[in-house]
Amino acid sequence: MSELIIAPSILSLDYSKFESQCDELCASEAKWLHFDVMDGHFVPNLTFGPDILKGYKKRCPDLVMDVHLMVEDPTFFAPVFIDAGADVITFHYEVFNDEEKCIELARKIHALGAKAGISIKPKTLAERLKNILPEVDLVLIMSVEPGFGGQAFMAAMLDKVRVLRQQIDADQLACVIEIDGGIKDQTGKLAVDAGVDVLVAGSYVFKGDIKANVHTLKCLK
Ligand SMILES: O=C(CO)[C@@H](O)[C@H](O)COP(=O)(O)O
Ligand SMILES: [Co+2]
Repeated sequence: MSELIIAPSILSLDYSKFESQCDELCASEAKWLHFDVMDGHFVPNLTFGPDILKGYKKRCPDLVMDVHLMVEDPTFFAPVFIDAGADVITFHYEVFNDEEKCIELARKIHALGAKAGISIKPKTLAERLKNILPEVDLVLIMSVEPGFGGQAFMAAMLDKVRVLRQQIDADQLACVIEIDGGIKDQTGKLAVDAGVDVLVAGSYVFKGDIKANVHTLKCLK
């Protein structure tokens, strides 16, 4: 049984307490740091650029930098964030709506030395990813509409996790399943039972005792 990975989303970090919250994050059982990049076009919100990622890379050197690109032009931004220290670059299927173009970008990300992930929004069917899965290291199921932290978990997304788990196991693919949006203790348990490998959690982790909250999620498997 593989280890459950917890990826706290620093979208919900309290930036008036940056130092202490980073210290708590580094002292927790989190192995990944989830870095949400929003361009104000693909989603109606703006977040962090590559210089902020460089700062996190220095501040939290032991964490895997898991970059979630919610941008209209991931082909342009993927190399920018890889240069800044991204270990995993996940882009959205909906930007292209075309499997060949998704595969082309995944290969470009690999050629630049990073891992590649593909994400789908709640209205996109998991079946669209069938031929992309063998080309990526990670599939990210959005369990809220992308753009903001603190939204309610959409339980219907668990069916997508089950479909993908089945294909990944049957075809013995080296692709992990990550879920993002509304993850806390109860919803995290549902996701783990459905077959998720990586839990992203923003508001649940950062609104309270970071170390204890990460530990609670980590114990769900
Ligand atoms: O990508 C996104 C939002 O678009 C996420 O990574 C959020 O940051 C998750 O926040 P919570 O739902 O866990 O508060
Ligand atoms: Co995210």
